[in-house]
Amino acid sequence: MRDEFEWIKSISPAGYRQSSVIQGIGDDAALVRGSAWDQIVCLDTMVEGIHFTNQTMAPYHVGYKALAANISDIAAMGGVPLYYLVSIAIPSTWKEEGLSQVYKGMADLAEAYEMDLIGGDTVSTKGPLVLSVTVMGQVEPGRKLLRSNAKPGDVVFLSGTVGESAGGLSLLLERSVKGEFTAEEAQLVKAHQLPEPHVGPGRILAASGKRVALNDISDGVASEANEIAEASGVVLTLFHGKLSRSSVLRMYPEDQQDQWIFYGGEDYKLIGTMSPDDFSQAASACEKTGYTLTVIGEVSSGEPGVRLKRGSQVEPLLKAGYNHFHN
Ligand SMILES: Nc1ncnc2c1ncn2[C@@H]1O[C@H](COP(=O)(O)OP(=O)(O)O)[C@@H](O)[C@H]1O
Ligand SMILES: Cc1ncc(C[n+]2csc(CCOP(=O)(O)OP(=O)(O)O)c2C)c(N)n1
Ligand SMILES: [Mg+2]
Ligand SMILES: [Mg+2]
Ligand SMILES: [Mg+2]
Repeated sequence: MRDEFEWIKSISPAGYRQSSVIQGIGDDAALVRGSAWDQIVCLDTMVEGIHFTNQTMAPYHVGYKALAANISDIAAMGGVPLYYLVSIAIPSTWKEEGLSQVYKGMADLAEAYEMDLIGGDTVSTKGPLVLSVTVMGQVEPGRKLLRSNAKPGDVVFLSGTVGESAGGLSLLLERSVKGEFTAEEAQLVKAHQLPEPHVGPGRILAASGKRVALNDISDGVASEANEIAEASGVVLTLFHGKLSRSSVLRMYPEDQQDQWIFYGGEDYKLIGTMSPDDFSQAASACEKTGYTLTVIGEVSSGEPGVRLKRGSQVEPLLKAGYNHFHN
């Protein structure tokens, strides 16, 4: 690894896409011009051994996914992502080539969203690689797509399909990045390594100006649905047969699919609730841009929690899923 300052120079962009960047990398802090929109800020971290290993992700995927996970949190607020900052703790086992690939993964995704890298921090560590990304974004003033917005009578909806990322992880743990995969399996692996945050649907929901509860799926449908139920003080009932499953996922035994959908996580799709009166318009606007919103359940009053309905059978869907202290 060359000198720390040389390294920072090597990852500094030549220019900025957002004209609101007054000072990006190179001073004590970044300086960005404020706007009339409400500002959104979030931070998510990826740790080697916890979020990825060299069996499951190439360095490029690590960067791409760390930024994608954060963009997904902006999407869940209905926002437009604008800038990002990166903190990286580098163990001596990581070489410059791999680190450049991490940054390339972030840069490629940033380009797609016209985002700018405006700062960060670089340190060495005696532990594993740790990559923390902060994303700043914005949403039209007054729009609050909060987890606490759900009301009895709402429909529960999902953007896109779920469960593929966990399916991909399971294949990677079995065969590693170097393994051979069929075209169908490669789709699951891609969902795990290069997830696509659902900014488009989030923007449509925010632009609708309607009351929407929204959450992105990082820890699995069971966990995220429970977060909405708890924050809103309502019951979410999910219909087992309505959960959107891709044709590839449906090739696996149903128990396996359910495990990945409810408890897998890292799908980075959106789960939310809104009034049935407002749903059709939002769904058709999403459809026009290539995203499907599917009704997967309904909201009612009662002791806050999530239920799963299978035929006439109803069972509780507990807040299980990915949990950093119970894995
Ligand atoms: N160490 C921390 N210090 C302060 N706030 C935190 C910390 N960890 C998580 N949070 C906050 O707790 C909330 C839930 O975090 P998390 O479950 O990671 O959300 P998400 O799944 O959307 O990434 C967020 O508002 C987040 O900013
Ligand atoms: C090697 C490996 N083991 C397990 C997982 C599964 N996994 C790790 S973290 C995680 C949840 C998402 O990460 P988290 O830090 O909880 O994100 P947040 O909820 O804060 O967005 C999952 C499903 C993985 N991605 N890679
Ligand atoms: Mg988080
Ligand atoms: Mg998150
Ligand atoms: Mg989590």
